Amino acid sequence: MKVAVIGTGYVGLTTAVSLAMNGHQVIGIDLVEAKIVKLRQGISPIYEPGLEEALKQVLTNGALAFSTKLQDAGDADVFFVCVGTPEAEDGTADLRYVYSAVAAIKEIHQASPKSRVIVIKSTVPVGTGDKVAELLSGCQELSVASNPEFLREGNALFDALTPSRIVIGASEPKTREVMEELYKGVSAPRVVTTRANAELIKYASNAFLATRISFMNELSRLSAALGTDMVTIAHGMGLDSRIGPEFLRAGVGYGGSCFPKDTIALLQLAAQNGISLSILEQVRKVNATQPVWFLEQLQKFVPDCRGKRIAVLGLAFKPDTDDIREAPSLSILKALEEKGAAVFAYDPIAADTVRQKFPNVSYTNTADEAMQGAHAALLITEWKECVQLDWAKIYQSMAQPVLLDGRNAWPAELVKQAGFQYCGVGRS
Ligand SMILES: NC(=O)C1=CN([C@@H]2O[C@H](COP(=O)(O)OP(=O)(O)OC[C@H]3O[C@@H](n4cnc5c(N)ncnc54)[C@H](O)[C@@H]3O)[C@@H](O)[C@H]2O)C=CC1
Ligand SMILES: O=C(O)[C@H]1O[C@H](OP(=O)(O)OP(=O)(O)OC[C@H]2O[C@@H](n3ccc(=O)[nH]c3=O)[C@H](O)[C@@H]2O)[C@H](O)[C@@H](O)[C@@H]1O
Repeated sequence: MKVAVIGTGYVGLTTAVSLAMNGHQVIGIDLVEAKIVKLRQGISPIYEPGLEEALKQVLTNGALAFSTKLQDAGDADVFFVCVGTPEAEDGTADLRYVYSAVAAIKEIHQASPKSRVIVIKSTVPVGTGDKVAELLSGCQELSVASNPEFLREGNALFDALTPSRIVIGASEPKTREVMEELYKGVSAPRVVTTRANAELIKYASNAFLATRISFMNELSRLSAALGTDMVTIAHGMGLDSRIGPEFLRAGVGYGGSCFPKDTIALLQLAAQNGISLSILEQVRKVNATQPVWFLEQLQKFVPDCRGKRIAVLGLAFKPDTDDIREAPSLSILKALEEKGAAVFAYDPIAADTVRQKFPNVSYTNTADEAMQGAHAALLITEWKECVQLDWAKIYQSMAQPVLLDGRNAWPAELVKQAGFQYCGVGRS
C-alpha cells in the first residue's frame, strides 16, 4: 500500500521504517527540514542501536522516501499521524499538532478525493478520533482509525516489527480491512474495537506500567528501612505468572517522553469526567519524590556535598537512547548543584544534550574518568558502559569508595567484597 507517515520522531520514524520493511511504499513527512535532509542521507536524528542500518536499507531499495511537503504524499492510501502530543500547561494533551496534520490531510483529500484512511498513532485522549471523524464528516471516502503505539525507546524498531499486540480502533468494516492489509505480514494478537477503547487501552497501559514502577519504588523505601533486598523481592514476586517479572525494577524513578505526560493527561481526562484516579495521583507523587529519597541515601555517606566531587553515571532516561526528556538525571544534577557539589557526569550518548541545560557540570569521556577522585558515584542510567567496570581499578581511583546504585545494576556482592560502601535502591 502507499503510506504517508506524518512526523518523523521516534514513533513516526520507526513506523515508517517498519512499514517499508514489510513491503509498503512509504513516505515520511516532517515540518523540520533539517530532519528530512538528514533522513534522506540515511542519518537517523534519533539514536537507537540498529535503526540507522535499517533506515539505510529501505532508502536504498526505494521503499522509503522523505519530504517536508505533504503534497508529495498526495497519492497515499493511508496517512499515519505520528506527531507529538506534549503536555499542555494544565497537564492535558496538547493536540494542536494532531489537528494541524489532520487539516493538511483534509486539504490533500479534497483536492483529489479517493478512498483513504487516517490512522492516529499519536497518543491522544479518548474522544479525539471521534472528533477528527466529525471534522472530516463532509469528506467522502476518508475514514479514521485509532492505532496506538506501544514501542519502547531504544528498542523501537524491534517493537514496531514484532509488536506485543496490534490495537485497531475503527468501526467501518472497510477501514478495518485496510488496517488488516497494512499489518498483513505481522504476527501479533489483534484487538479490533472502537476508537475510544483503543485510545484508552494506550493510556491505561502506560499508567499501569508506571504504577508498577512506583509501587516498587515506594516499597524500596521500606525495604531499605528493613534491610531487605529489593532485587530478590522483585524476583520472588515476578515468578508468579499473575504478576510477571517485567517492570518491577526499583530505581530513581521513571522518566521519558511518555509515562510522565500520559499519566497526567489521564488524570486530567478523568477529572474532566468527574472521576478521581487516586492511585495514579500517588504514582506520580512517588515518582517525583524518588530522586529526593535517593539523594537522602547519599547524605548518609557524604553529609555535606559542598566542594565534594560526585560522579553521576548515565544521563539518558534509559539506556540505548539519547532521549533526556523527563530523565531523573536532570533533577539529580540540579539538586547536586544546589548542594554545591562538583559534579562529574558521564553518558555515552546523551551528554551533549544535557550539557546545554547544565553547562557547569564537567562531562567526561568514560565512566572511570567521572569516578576518579570522587567522594561518591551515583548510577542513574544502567548503560553497559556504566555497569561493566574494572572495580579494583576504580576502588584505587576514588577519593572515597562510595557507590549509590540508582538502578540496582551494579554487582552488589562483588563491589562490597572489593571494599566499596554500597547502597542500592532498597538493597544494601
Ligand atoms: N516516543 C515514544 O517512545 C512513544 C511515543 N508515543 C506517542 O507518539 C507520538 C509521537 O511521539 P514522538 O515520536 O516521541 O514525538 P516527537 O515529538 O519526537 O516527534 C514528532 C514529530 O512530528 C513532527 N511534526 C509535528 N507536526 C507536524 C506536521 N503537521 N507535519 C509533519 N510533521 C509534524 C515534529 O517536527 C516531530 O519531528 C506522541 O503522541 C507520543 O505520546 C507512543 C509510543 C511510544
Ligand atoms: O508510550 C510510550 O512512549 C512508551 O512508554 C514506555 O516506553 P519508554 O518510555 O520508551 O521506556 P520504558 O522502557 O517503559 O521505561 C520508562 C522509564 O521507566 C523506567 N523503568 C522501567 C522499568 C522498570 O522496571 N523500572 C523503571 O524504573 C525506565 O528506567 C525509564 O525511565 C512503554 O514501555 C511503551 O510501551 C510505550 O509505548
